[in-house]
Amino acid sequence: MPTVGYQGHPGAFSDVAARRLVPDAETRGYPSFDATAIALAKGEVDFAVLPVENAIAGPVPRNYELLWEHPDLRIVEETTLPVELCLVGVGGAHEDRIAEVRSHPVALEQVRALIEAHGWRRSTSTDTAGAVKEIVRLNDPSVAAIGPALAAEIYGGRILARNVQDEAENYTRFFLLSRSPAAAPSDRACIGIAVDDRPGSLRDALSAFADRAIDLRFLIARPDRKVPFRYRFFVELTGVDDARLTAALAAIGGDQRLLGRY
Ligand SMILES: O=C(O)C(=O)C[C@]1(C(=O)O)C=C[C@@H](O)C=C1
Repeated sequence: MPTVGYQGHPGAFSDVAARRLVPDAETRGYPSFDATAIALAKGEVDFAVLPVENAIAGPVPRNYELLWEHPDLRIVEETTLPVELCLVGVGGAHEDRIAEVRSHPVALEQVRALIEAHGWRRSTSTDTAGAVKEIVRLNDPSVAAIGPALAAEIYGGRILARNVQDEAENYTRFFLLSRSPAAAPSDRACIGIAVDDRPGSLRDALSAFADRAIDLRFLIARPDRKVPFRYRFFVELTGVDDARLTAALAAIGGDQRLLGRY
């Protein structure tokens, strides 16, 4: 049975994404994104699942950096899950008597309006399901969690309100990572590139893709950490084939890495 690492506890969105990406897998929770990537790099699991983008909160940049830091890992597939967040409490809890809400920071970011409206104190947990597990164990009606209905079911929390995120339509996109490239990838690719510090260098890099009819889906800049205020760009592309991608990367030059074809 294949094993898939994810960040969090059973019932977290990443666990659900792992089961969808690798049906019949045994999923294993880790305490952080970094620990999940390390477990895959060390061969403790066959695959790992990491969230990379939420429709409300935006990119999860650490997970692009982890791909750069672990050159032996490759993106092999992706999936997008609908994310319905619930306010979960314990017996005796009521929305108007809550003082503190716990969740993964990316999930708290998706429920900004409700939290601000009540002035609740925020505290962070490893993941949404872990937050539900913690508040059930604490059994304090003034402490609630933001998490999936599935986690409330697994750990015995009471759902006080459903669909509490700022926008009703909400999704998170996840990558499936492996230690070897996808055998038969579709037309997507993710690249890390550090362009020269000169006028037009990023435009020229993007033109190298556009000139070959490769479509840009996503772009983020992250500090390279070694030189202050120098950035590395992570780009996701669609409409890719190996020949045009190789030609585009040769035209761009510089420090670059293919993070996956999927
Ligand atoms: O905590 C979870 O349930 C996770 O899977 C992590 C995560 C994330 O980091 O983006 C995934 C989906 C939701 O957007 C909230 C949190």
